[in-house]
Amino acid sequence: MRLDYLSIFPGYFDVLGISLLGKAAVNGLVDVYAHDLRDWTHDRHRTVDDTPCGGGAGMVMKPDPWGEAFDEIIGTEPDPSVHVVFPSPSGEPFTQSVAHDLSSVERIVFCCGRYEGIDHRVIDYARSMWTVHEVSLGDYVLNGGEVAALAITEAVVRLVPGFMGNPQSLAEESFSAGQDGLLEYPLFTRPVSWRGLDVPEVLMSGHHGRIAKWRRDESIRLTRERRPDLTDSDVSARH
Ligand SMILES: OB(O)c1ccc2cc[nH]c2c1
Repeated sequence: MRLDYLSIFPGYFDVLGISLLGKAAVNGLVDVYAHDLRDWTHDRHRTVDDTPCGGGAGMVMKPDPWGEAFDEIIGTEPDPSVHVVFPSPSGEPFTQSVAHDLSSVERIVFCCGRYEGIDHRVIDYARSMWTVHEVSLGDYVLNGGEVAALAITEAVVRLVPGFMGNPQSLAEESFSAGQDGLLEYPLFTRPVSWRGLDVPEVLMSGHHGRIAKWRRDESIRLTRERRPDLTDSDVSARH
């Protein structure tokens, strides 16, 4: 998997050389390339923004640098196998399902906006050429797309076959298919008693059936309490 990042702050992506993502890069599972969008400007100030057409506060990212960067980094021919991700507060929700879908693609290009955002024609052009995902991490606004791109990267790369030492752990996580999309049950380890707080007895019983039921019940309870939006009537009935 090749990952490209287009940003006016490419240094954000130095962190991808650390920990598991660094290991994946070393193992050849992922190749990471960060690009400074200003390298595709031609004026002395390396300008990437301008005032919004129609007025309004702030500045908008000009389309020209993006188009020239696309030409050089991706190419000038349409290729739906290239996935271009625009993190955006107005994007579709980024979910574990989207992460799973992206974990099987060969190439992802992250376009990290700043200021008030990117001229919309850049997104429209990208849609005419590649497979585009405008995605939001949640109902809050960051100062740019870089942190979102890092979060999406981690969510996606950890699902790439061969990345995780023990792929079984993925099956039991929140939102995983193995959990029916429910939240993960509470986790415990030794010591059995800690500051007057004990591990639930059932988990020390060695009775696998009872343990499995306790974990399922806890997942259902937590999901109903914290994320009723994840439990539809059918799921509730089944649970
Ligand atoms: O919250 B976000 O994911 C996000 C993404 C891109 C831009 C560009 C300017 N502000 C942004 C915020």
